[in-house]
Amino acid sequence: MSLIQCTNLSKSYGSKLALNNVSLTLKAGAPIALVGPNGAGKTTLFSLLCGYLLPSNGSVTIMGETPGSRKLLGKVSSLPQDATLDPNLSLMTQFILFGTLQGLSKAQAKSEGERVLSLVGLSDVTEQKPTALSHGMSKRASIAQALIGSPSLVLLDEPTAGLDPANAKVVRELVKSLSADITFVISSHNLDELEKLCDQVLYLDQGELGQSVSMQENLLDEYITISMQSSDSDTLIKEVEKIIGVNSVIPKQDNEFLIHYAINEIQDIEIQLFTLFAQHGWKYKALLKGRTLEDKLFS
Ligand SMILES: Nc1ncnc2c1ncn2[C@@H]1O[C@H](COP(=O)(O)OP(=O)(O)OP(=O)(O)O)[C@@H](O)[C@H]1O
Repeated sequence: MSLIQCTNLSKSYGSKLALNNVSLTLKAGAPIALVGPNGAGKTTLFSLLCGYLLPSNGSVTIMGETPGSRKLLGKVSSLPQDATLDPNLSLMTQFILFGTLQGLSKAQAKSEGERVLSLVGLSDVTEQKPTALSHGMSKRASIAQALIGSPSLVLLDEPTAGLDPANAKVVRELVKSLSADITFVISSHNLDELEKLCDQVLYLDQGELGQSVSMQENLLDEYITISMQSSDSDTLIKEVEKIIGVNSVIPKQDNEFLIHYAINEIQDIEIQLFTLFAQHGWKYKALLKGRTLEDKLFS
């Protein structure tokens, strides 16, 4: 059975069509990214998946059930974009409340609260109120709340927005470490981050589902993206184009170059590139098989 099934799903707010005839089938597994410009309909789609909103047209099911149904209690959870915890109650008091709302006893809810707060590295502050936490800690606490009850599907809307790099990394690693048991759907504007975390990327624009990109396809791609620390751009382009089988070298931003090559003609393009870099004394920062997500979506 599919995890998420949307069939001709539409949602209007008055005359504003926020989601237009979206059909998709998603299976449980690696994290899935949802990207799109501001106002594309990402939050609306999440709200429909959580059962906070009802479709104007079409249908949506999660594990065969209607979102919001009692059968999904504890199986689906979400971190809304602007999630906040009650400032007047300690984390543990709130987590016990959330656990009991899911049907746990008070003792079970307490131990569940301890488990999820420990997962996000907040075991030391369980008795603190949210007002005593930094922004990064608050975000982690909200993610912990979404993990109560070991859900199968967790929707994260901008989970690292506003976080410093260290806290963002903690969140990414947490998602990675839990993704064997939980399918995460992550909405974010940070394409680099999604590239590191997700296998599949859904692109929404003006309420319509555009392309779906699989990061796994990178391995079969006839592209290599190189990011250079130091090099002479013009010479690099000329020299790489001389490699037999290279079709084109396109300069991108920040000393990045997209190389398109005939995969049947070159077995060892990486070795040839490294040899070239060594000959010219050029230093590279990264070499990525395939295209970056930004390139796949926007070129
Ligand atoms: N409650 C509402 N009433 C009226 N219009 C709304 C409402 N919520 C969203 N919209 C409109 O629906 C469209 C989709 O909004 P939505 O918040 O789903 O987009 P989004 O992709 O999440 O945007 P962002 O990346 O900025 O968070 C936008 O044009 C928005 O203005």
